Amino acid sequence: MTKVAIVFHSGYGHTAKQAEAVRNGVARTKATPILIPVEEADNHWDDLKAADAIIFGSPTYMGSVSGEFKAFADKSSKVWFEQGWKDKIAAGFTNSSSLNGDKHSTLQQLSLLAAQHGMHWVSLGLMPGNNSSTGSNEDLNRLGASLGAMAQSNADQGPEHGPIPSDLETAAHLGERVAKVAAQFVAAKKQAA
Ligand SMILES: Cc1cc2nc3c(=O)[nH]c(=O)nc-3n(C[C@H](O)[C@H](O)[C@H](O)COP(=O)(O)O)c2cc1C
Repeated sequence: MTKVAIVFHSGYGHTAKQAEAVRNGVARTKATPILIPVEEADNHWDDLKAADAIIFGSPTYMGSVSGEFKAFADKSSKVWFEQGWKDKIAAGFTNSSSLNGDKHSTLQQLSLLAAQHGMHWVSLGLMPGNNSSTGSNEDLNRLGASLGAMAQSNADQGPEHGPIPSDLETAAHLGERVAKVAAQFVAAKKQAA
């Protein structure tokens, strides 16, 4: 059974909603998802070691991953010393209040974390939405990302209002895509062994 871990931080619940959508996307496949808030990561290092894929998620705070996510990334240096996540599949997602909000910087940081661990980064794999006269906010990938899944949540509203359904479906797409890639990778490794 392919295992996909989703390790994320969320200060106020919006990115947690995006993380749940990623999990729902993984669950559309035969893979087993496990959702890990960074605050609980210390209880889950074995789950992360056992995962075939790890999807990293953080809100964008000050044009960057949140401090809490960075603390988790720094703790993962123990795994890095042993290259314990080498050749796992990786991907990432972020949410912030501005449409742009410098979210790309966060996805770059997540992909660099994966690269430091020797992981294989999976892109979003969706054409940009909402970029033509017939486009709308209901389009998949309405924020036009390619490195990972982006979502936007209004600064003055709680997670019951955002991210909006198209951003959640974009997140689910990422989860499903990663689970499928991980399953292919696991099967190829078995065949080669
Ligand atoms: C400390 C802090 C810094 C923030 N910096 C940004 C930013 O750089 N860009 C942006 O678009 N939103 C920024 N925001 C807004 C959050 O990204 C937004 O409220 C997001 O939905 C929070 O997600 P969460 O509920 O999962 O914590 C910031 C919020 C906080 C608390």
